[in-house]
Amino acid sequence: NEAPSVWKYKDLLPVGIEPVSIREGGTPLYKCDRLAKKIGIRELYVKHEGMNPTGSFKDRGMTVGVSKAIELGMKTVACASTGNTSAALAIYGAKAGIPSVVLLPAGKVALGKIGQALMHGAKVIMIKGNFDDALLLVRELCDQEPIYLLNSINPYRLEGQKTIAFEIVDQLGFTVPDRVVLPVGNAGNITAINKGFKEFVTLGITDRRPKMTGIQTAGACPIVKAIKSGAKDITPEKNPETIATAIRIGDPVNARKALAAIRESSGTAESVTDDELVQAQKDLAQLEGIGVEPASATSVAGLKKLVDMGIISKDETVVCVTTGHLLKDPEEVISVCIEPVTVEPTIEALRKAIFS
Ligand SMILES: Cc1ncc(COP(=O)(O)O)c(/C=C/C(=O)C(=O)O)c1O
Repeated sequence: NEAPSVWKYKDLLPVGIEPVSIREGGTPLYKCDRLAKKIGIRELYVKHEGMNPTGSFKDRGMTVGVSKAIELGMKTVACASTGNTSAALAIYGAKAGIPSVVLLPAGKVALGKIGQALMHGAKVIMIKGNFDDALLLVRELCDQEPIYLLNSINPYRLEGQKTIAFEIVDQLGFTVPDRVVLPVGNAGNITAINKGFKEFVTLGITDRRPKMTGIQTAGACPIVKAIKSGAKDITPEKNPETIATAIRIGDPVNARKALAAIRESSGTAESVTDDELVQAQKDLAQLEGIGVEPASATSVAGLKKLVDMGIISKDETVVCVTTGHLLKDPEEVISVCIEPVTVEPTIEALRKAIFS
């Protein structure tokens, strides 16, 4: 009865060599009764992917993707990123001993993520544009050069991320939740998790799949608009804008796969405002001790909104996936929390600050 981790499921992963691994996966599935009570549902779990070695769920895709790069004899790996993918690629590249190149949207990446990419030795290039511009460029670069592209258009990334579903089933005692709610940016993760639940049904391990529910921010929600309008494909947004810079994406590369995942699982999609996601970030931290970066909190904010709208029943068992650690974006935290008090170094000043 091995503890959950990505490579516990190696028989379901397409890698034939000893993987490049830094003990990714096996993240906690917290039962959140206080938060469930505030939201008004019976049973809520939070799968905290911020507890991965690099602080986000990207580790799962990168351990498989970088292992595959080595297996294929690739010499260099690259990605465009809103930050977490670049942090994970730098770290797994360092572990694998191969150089990495990362393209980031200038001025729109959380400090923690830039720090990781830099310190772990990636070649960090800031693009004067947004993530979508950077993704187009890195795809052109990898078409022209013998460089292995590791954005989530690379299916090996999704293979690793599908293990989130396997672990949820494992951790719930081989039962399946009614619904999984998660943030959606480039739309790889919702696609991957849906695939994992489908594979367990195909293998006869489980007999049903959860409703996949994707949450975006009001300023960057092409998937939500397509789901609500019944459109076959998304209409790319030119100027996505949100405090949740991880999902500030206007033209998600996995859009069609994500629309299929939501529709075939009888799921849905909803958007939340930045204020709503900041409130959820505070609720997670202060009611449950779970520290997440802004994009991650959209899952809980979206759950609350869908319950309030009567779209999600109070009797559902729900898993919210929180995708990145609070420490990734300290600037946002300082900007949305009250100022710390600064006092003279005397007991009188201290008592006044605490008890007045
Ligand atoms: C914290 C956090 N939460 C949610 C998402 C959305 O996942 P996808 O819908 O699979 O894209 C991201 C995505 C980040 C990048 O796309 C990148 O790092 O380049 C994230 O960092």
